[in-house]
Amino acid sequence: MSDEHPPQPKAFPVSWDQFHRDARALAWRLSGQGEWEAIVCITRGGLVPAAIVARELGIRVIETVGVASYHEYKEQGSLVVLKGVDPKITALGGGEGKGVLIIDDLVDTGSTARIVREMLPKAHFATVYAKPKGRPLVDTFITEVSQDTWIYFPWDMGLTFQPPISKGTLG
Ligand SMILES: O=P(O)(O)OC[C@H]1O[C@H](OP(=O)(O)OP(=O)(O)O)[C@H](O)[C@@H]1O
Ligand SMILES: Nc1nc2[nH]cnc2c(=O)[nH]1
Ligand SMILES: [Mg+2]
Repeated sequence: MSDEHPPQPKAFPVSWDQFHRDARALAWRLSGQGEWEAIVCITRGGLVPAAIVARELGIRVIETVGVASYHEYKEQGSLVVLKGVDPKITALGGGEGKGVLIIDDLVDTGSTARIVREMLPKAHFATVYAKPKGRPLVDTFITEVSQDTWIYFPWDMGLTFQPPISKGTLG
């Protein structure tokens, strides 16, 4: 979590099963909305839903775009594009990305989505989860969570011992 994403009071942990179901639901929703020539996934979180959507929709041209918080590399603040989109993909749809599907795991403040949308203004932007601030940036998503919720993805988690309820601090 960064300054832009201060600690959130609510937690929304997502298991692999649930993520697979939600990503597949996203593919179902997208399947009724057109034909896609290529997927551009936003690394790293977009890699997993992109694989699932690509499998379901039979899309075999997959490109990545890498965006990271600048503070991970230097100072706090804005986002930095670590890897842009291949010009062959940018050229699709007359250079504006029509027919391209952009995939990410979630949209939160919308900062990442805004940068990638500028690269491919006519592409369709899809995420599995969306928070209210970022929602206007997304064309299709599956589940909305509140702005004060932090989503925990299965690739960031591991199995840990849970103390019995009777030994816990609550109750
Ligand atoms: O709407 P925003 O406020 O921009 O936040 C959303 C972005 O944040 C997360 O990626 P992160 O930059 O943490 O990198 P990662 O995908 O490599 O985990 C997430 O995967 C989205 O790409
Ligand atoms: N894992 C995770 N990364 C994020 N990046 C921005 N918001 C979130 C979130 O809720 N969960
Ligand atoms: Mg990401």
